[in-house]
Amino acid sequence: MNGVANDSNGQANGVKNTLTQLQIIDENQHFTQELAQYMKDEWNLADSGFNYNLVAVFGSQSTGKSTLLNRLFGTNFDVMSETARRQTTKGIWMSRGKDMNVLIMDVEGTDGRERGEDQDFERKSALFSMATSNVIIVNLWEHQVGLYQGANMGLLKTVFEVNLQLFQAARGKEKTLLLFVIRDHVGATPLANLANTLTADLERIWQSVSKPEGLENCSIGDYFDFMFTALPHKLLLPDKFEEEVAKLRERFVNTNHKDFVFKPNYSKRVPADGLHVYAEGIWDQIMSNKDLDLPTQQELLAQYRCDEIATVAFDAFLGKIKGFRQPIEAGKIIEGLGPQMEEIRNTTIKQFDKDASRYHSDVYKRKRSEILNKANSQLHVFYLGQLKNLTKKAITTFNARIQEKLKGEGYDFAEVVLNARNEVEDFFKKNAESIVLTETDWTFDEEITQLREGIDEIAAKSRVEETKKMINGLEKAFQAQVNEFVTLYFKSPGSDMWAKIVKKFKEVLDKTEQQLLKKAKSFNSSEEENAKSVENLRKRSWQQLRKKIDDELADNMFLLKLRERFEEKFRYDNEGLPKVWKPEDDIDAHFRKARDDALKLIPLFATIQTDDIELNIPSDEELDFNESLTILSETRQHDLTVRFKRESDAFYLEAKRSVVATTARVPYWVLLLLVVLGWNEFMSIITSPIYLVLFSFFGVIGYIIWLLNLFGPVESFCRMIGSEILKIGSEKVRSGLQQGGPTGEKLSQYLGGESKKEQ
Ligand SMILES: Nc1nc2c(ncn2[C@@H]2O[C@H](COP(=O)(O)OP(=O)(O)OP(=O)(O)O)[C@@H](O)[C@H]2O)c(=O)[nH]1
Repeated sequence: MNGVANDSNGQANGVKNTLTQLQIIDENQHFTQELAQYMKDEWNLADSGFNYNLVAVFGSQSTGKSTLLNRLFGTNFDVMSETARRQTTKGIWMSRGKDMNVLIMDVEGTDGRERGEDQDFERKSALFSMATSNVIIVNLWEHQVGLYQGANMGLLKTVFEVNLQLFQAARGKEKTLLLFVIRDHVGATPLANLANTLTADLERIWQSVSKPEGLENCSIGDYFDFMFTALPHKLLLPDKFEEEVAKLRERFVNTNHKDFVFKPNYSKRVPADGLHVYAEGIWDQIMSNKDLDLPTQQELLAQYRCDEIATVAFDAFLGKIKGFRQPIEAGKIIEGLGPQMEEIRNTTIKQFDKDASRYHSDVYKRKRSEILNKANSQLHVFYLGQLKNLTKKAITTFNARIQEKLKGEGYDFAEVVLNARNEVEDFFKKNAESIVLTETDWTFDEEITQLREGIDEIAAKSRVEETKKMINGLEKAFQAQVNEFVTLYFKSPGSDMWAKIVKKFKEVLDKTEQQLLKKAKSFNSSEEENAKSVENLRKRSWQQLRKKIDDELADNMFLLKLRERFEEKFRYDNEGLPKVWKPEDDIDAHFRKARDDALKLIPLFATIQTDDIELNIPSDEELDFNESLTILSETRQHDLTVRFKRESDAFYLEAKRSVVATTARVPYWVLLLLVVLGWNEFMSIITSPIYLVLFSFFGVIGYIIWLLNLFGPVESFCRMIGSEILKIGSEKVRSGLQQGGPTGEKLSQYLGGESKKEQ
């Protein structure tokens, strides 16, 4: 029972991998755990899918079953030594046939001699063999044929019953071939006769088998095909025996043989890589005495194996997609992500299909869609990540395009936006489409909406900026014009001054408004936005006008205006020449008139007169239009009046003084009197040479001093001389007093007692 024995004819061990056998069910009815490993490593059949067959052998003990199998298939099953005559095969053994994809099961022989009358194992092994094998060899001696009561017939009855239990639903679809091998055929009775006898016996047994409900009339042919063959006595006619065995072998290997045994409908449809699971499952069911239902078993097998296959495939899948996570999370756009994902996923599905597609088709399909969904949902994360990154990139590109284009000149804003939008939407769609995998319902509608929202937001923002830029430009131009005409009209203030200003203002404003609306069109601004812009423009324009007026009418400027107006009237005559006041002029009247004229400017400038021209300047918190019409408040008017009056008073005084200056000359009679009274002195000077010389001398010196404007130095020189003289004088007097004398004494008395005390 060591599994590596040679057969009795000394056949050497063949190629190890193909000839090692395994006890799949031992004498204690335990199922082996090594079948998968044997399938893979010992027999090299694990990858053969459906491309293998299973043959089991039934028959009484010691009828040369193992011998036959070893000869037919090149196996190494244990063979009883020719002298012991004891049961050799215990449980069920399995081996691969030499040079063929056939698994052979050597089943413990019937008779129950060694197991007493316990036929339990017989039934179990029959069930197991029927559920797994395509072909069952029924091995029997020629002399057993026709012995209806013999052990074989009991076994066959069991086989039939078991078969009905297993395959009642699969009637006609899956059949099993019963190949009767009649051993020690002497030849006296031809094979055909033996076959007939056996067939008759089989029919009889079939009749005696109790059939399940609804199948009372089913025929044996619905479930079985039969073949009969005979072999000569192995010991008596060894050559003949070998020859016939070789012929029989042909039926197992030669697909073109007319009696080729492995017809497709004998297959139990269990892929080789699932045989271990299936066989063990069947055995478990048999052992636990549960109803053995093959379709359910096949389904269970399919579930188990498909899960196993899916796990392997999915693990490989996870390994391959690992690399996508990092770049996507870092915000990168992976080039060719779609094809890469498709390729990885399809390889995974293909790998799954390769092994799993052989299993129960419903289960396989279900599991396939499971693994597909699982793979898709893993990839969907990257899909969404890539979409997010694409959206981000598209928005950034859009922004960059707009900024770039708006830097230049002469662009149409709406066109710039449209072109940039089309460009990035195309980019997004193209890339998004390329990552939508087949067999998914992935969409990117939501992302496109998000992208559009992002684009709109940027477009709106730059539109606001552009509008602002444009309005600023218009306002600048507007301000320049306002400055010009306000200055101009203020230069000649008159009763129509405000009318002119307001009219001009309205004209420029209307023009600017039109320009604004024209430009706004290219921004695709809404009516509402346009109305708002126009309103703002009006308000800002009015504020600009007001500012210019305020600048022009600041206190000092305004006083200057008043003075100008006053001087115009008071200091210049009608021809614009400076006026020289004569004593006979009525300065007071002139002054009053000029001043009143100037003061009239104050009420004129105080309030803007719109002359009922509709300006439509909106009032709001920032600006009260009606209030803004007042330029000078009452207080300011009063203040200005006072200040101006004070200033104008100076002009009045100046005028008065200028009249006094012209009238303050020496009268002629005074000159005449001077000549008459000074005649004698004059005559004495010119008649006396000393006087004349002295007069001329001092006259010339005086003239030179006057000419050189040296009065100042001369004066200070004289003062100095004077004070020196005084000093010397007082020194003299002091010394005179010290020397005594009448005068000195008196003076000394007069000067006080100080000097006396000193003495
Ligand atoms: N008469 C005769 N004896 C044979 C033939 N083939 C084998 N034997 C002998 O029959 C005996 C039993 O052979 P096995 O091949 O072990 O028989 P088995 O049916 O496998 O036996 P168990 O496994 O114990 O049921 C051996 O001694 C063989 O030599 C044959 O064709 N004719």
